[in-house]
Amino acid sequence: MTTPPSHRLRILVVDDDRHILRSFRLCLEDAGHLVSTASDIAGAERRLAEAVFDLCFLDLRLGEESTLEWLPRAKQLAPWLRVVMVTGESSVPLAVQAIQLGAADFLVKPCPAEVLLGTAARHAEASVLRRRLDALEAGKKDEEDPSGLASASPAMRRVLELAHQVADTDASVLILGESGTGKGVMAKAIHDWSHRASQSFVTINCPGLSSELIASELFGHVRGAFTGATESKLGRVDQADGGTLFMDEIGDFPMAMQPKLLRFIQDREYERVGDPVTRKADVRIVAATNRDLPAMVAEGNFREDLLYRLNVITLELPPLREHAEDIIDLAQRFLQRYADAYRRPARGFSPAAQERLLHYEWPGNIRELKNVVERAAILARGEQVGPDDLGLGVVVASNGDGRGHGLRAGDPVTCDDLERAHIEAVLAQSDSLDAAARTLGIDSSTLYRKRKRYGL
Ligand SMILES: Nc1ncnc2c1ncn2[C@@H]1O[C@H](COP(=O)(O)OP(=O)(O)OP(=O)(O)O)[C@@H](O)[C@H]1O
Repeated sequence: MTTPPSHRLRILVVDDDRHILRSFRLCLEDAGHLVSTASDIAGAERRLAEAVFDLCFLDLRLGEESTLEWLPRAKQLAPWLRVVMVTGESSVPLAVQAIQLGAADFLVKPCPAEVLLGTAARHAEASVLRRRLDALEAGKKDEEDPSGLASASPAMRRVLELAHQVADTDASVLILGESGTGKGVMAKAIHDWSHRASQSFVTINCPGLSSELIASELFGHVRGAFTGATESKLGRVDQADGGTLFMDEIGDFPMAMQPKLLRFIQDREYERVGDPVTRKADVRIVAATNRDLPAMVAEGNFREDLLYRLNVITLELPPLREHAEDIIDLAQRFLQRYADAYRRPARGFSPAAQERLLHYEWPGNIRELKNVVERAAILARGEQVGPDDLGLGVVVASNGDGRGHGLRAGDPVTCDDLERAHIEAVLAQSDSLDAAARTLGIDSSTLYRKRKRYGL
């Protein structure tokens, strides 16, 4: 039985019988799984401290000792671990009790290879689903197919070619570009083009996270590490083990945590918050920012050594106005998607609408184009989107740069339109995102979300 890479598990086998340990190991490793073994509880705890396991085959009896009492402790050390109790014929009622205590399954000895592998395969399926869910919760949003990155612009094509070249290495990649230029989409494409494609792609959004929070988000924490840590939790590096970690807005990564990140990138070593055990994770780092990192280094707000670790390869995404060749194609793709999703009749853009799309500056880049087209798909009454459906006509030079939407309280527009225009105007007048957030009376992570939502 062969195992697809995405269904490869890290398995811990705990048994006091050397022959069983050996036969389980051979059989599971043959199928492509990574196997560690332990012959007693102390050994099992050491293994659990060293690495993240997906599955544990646990003998119900180790010598005279029953492992039932240890089960809650194992779940506490690794709440994500699926434990399969392995038992002799006579102990089936105990195995049932084990299920009540949190075991995921049980096997009765002797375990023929097909039964063992079948059990592993079933739990691999569940574990892959779990990882996908975690990755989704970790902020993976409406994902783009990387083939959608195809471009008619020479500038964009050069970036794509370099991205293809580096994708299959483990080199760290730093993606630069204005907000909304597709840095997240590019990061996912690099993952999809790499040998890590069958493993997880995990995102961590750095803005608005304090040093304490980012340590726990990134590296995980153990129960009781701080007030409110009622359960041990895996960090993003654990979730991304074998795959890619995308660090969005790396320019906002807190200075106090930068030495720990540097160490992780250099040695792939880290500790969970509240736990002295040093762990390792095999993670490829892709980072992105719209900030000027060398300037931040010069101002003492970003470590130079970290910058050099991150920018082994730098990809610079051009703003949309510099690859205007792609505007109509992108708009057409978005229109098709949203018209289908909302069951609307629009199928294309009138010549006047195309003109307007081509002559707009797109300060919010592809994200703004996507939002504008989504709105147009909903508003257009016929098969063709007209210039007025784009909502770009309301743009007047309210703040001197032609970007403000010039809306006033009381205008016949939605609250969202007004909020978007207000945030855009405040951002244009503020020196930093933090200053803009203070003026708006919201915290920077809320501002970050709103900017994304409105394509600013
Ligand atoms: N080539 C593309 N094809 C289709 N959609 C795209 C493309 N590039 C970006 N998008 C869409 O535009 C939006 C913004 O993309 P993304 O989040 O990757 O930009 P970003 O540069 O990371 O922005 P920010 O700096 O604000 O995080 C997303 O909804 C994404 O799906």
